[in-house]
Amino acid sequence: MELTLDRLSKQFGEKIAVDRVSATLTPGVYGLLGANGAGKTTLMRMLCDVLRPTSGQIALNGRSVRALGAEYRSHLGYLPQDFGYYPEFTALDFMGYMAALKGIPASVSRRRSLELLDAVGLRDMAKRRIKTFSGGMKQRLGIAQAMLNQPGILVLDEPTAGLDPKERVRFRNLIASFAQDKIVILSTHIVSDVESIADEVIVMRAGSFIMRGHPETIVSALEGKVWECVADTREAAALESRFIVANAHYTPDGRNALRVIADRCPTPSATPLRPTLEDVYLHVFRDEL
Ligand SMILES: Nc1ncnc2c1ncn2[C@@H]1O[C@H](COP(=O)(O)OP(=O)(O)OP(=O)(O)O)[C@@H](O)[C@H]1O
Repeated sequence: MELTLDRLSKQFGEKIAVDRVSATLTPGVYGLLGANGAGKTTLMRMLCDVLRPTSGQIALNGRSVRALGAEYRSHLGYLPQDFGYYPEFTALDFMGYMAALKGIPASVSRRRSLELLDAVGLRDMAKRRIKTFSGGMKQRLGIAQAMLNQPGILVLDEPTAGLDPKERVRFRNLIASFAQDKIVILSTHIVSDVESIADEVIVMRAGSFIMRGHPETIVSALEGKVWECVADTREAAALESRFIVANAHYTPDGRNALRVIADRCPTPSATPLRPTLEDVYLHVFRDEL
């Protein structure tokens, strides 16, 4: 399976939300990163055929998705950012309803719904009304419904928003087990989620892809540029004014330990640290922060 984006653009009035992005996506997990307004949701909505591009094309195995129409949509699973739940429905009713909308035969819909509710840890809540669910539980239900039609292309807009650390681990494992032979595209603001889930990271800024690659490759570009500096309050303030400080905490003896991103050793006593994707993100978006 191959999904090709060819100079895909979307303009809203004067605003260019997605600006001539091109890519060839093969099975794997793609993590879309970018600040608010970078164009992630707009791109995902075009990928899911709910928003028509202003120009450019999306093709599945060389055939335009416009021409494929319903056939293309049958390969898709989508969790939109603002998913509408029906509060009075139970989780199982909701899954059944979504299955019917997707044209899944009633004979398989209940079994598959229960399997998916199990996979997202909601099996015991199957008969509870959605209005009693926490944000994280609703999010898990949203992920489950996106998988109902066993999609070959799964598009998840901020799937980890509202999940607690345990739910995040479950989600990561779920995606890992699901992703074989499938194209999974997910966006998130939680950089560490992308680092642990994605085979490829795509960083978006102002509608364009500004960076792409395996998380380790992207992170290795910052090797030798992340430091720990232990400083008193005045030194810490000076470091913060000159460099990007990714993190700060107090040491047991009351000093400041700063995680500093700097091209050269920022203080004589600084010790090198291993970079993370979050450091890369802060480095790329340093002007906007
Ligand atoms: N329907 C619309 N009409 C006008 N402008 C829009 C519309 N949808 C999106 N935009 C604009 O396009 C740009 C990209 O928005 P988009 O929602 O795709 O960004 P995003 O990266 O998903 O942001 P977030 O992380 O906040 O969801 C923003 O400037 C936004 O205001």
